[in-house]
Amino acid sequence: MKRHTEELDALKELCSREQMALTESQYELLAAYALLLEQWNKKINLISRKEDAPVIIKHVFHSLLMGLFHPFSAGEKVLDLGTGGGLPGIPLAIAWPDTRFLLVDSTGKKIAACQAMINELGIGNAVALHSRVEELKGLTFDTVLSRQVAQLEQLCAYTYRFLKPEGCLICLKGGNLEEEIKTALEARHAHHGFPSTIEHFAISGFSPFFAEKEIVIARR
Ligand SMILES: C[S@@+](CC[C@H](N)C(=O)[O-])C[C@H]1O[C@@H](n2cnc3c(N)ncnc32)[C@H](O)[C@@H]1O
Repeated sequence: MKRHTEELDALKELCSREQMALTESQYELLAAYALLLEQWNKKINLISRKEDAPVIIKHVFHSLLMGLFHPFSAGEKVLDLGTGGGLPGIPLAIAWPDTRFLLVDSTGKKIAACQAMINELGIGNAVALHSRVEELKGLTFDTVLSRQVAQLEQLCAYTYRFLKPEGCLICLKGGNLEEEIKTALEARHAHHGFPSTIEHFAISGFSPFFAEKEIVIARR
């Protein structure tokens, strides 16, 4: 209980420093999700088991940072590609309750865990779907999100056919991205010209846990 309170306080401090306007009940839901994620992670492998940082910071706050670079809008349709245990989709769905999130993963037991957490937390704007992203048919999205799933070029290849004209792909990534970005831009002729631009932003300033991590935004 003490750990829960301390970690929740740490999250509140980080979020309010970035002027994220979250209510007390949203903070409670984010903390409850972090606890559920830890519990599920004992049964199936959803996140790293290294205890080098609190889950609520390393995974939940990390996911929320996407909203600082891309403020989501009401009715926006968002795909979380390769969501695993619901990252970044579940924290963002809690923070942006008027945006619609589809969480997709090719591993059935991860998606079952995701849907169980969504149900238990009562999140009405997120749905988990067991599918390979290549097999999604007849859907379009304003925004595609991805955290630690694949190389940028591969993500662009997955994404271009269901991204709306003004849409973008937003990724949380680590390491040196120059080569990965160059490769994705060079391959755009194979992906209907997507992306025309790629921006990337270091996020080490938000928390010491995010050294060498970046947010990458690829636009049509
Ligand atoms: C390293 S995990 C990251 C999970 C989560 N995004 C996170 O940050 O914790 C990568 C996930 O992508 C999923 N994945 C990989 N390729 C996929 C594809 N083509 N379609 C759907 N899911 C995929 C895997 O099953 C795995 O759960």
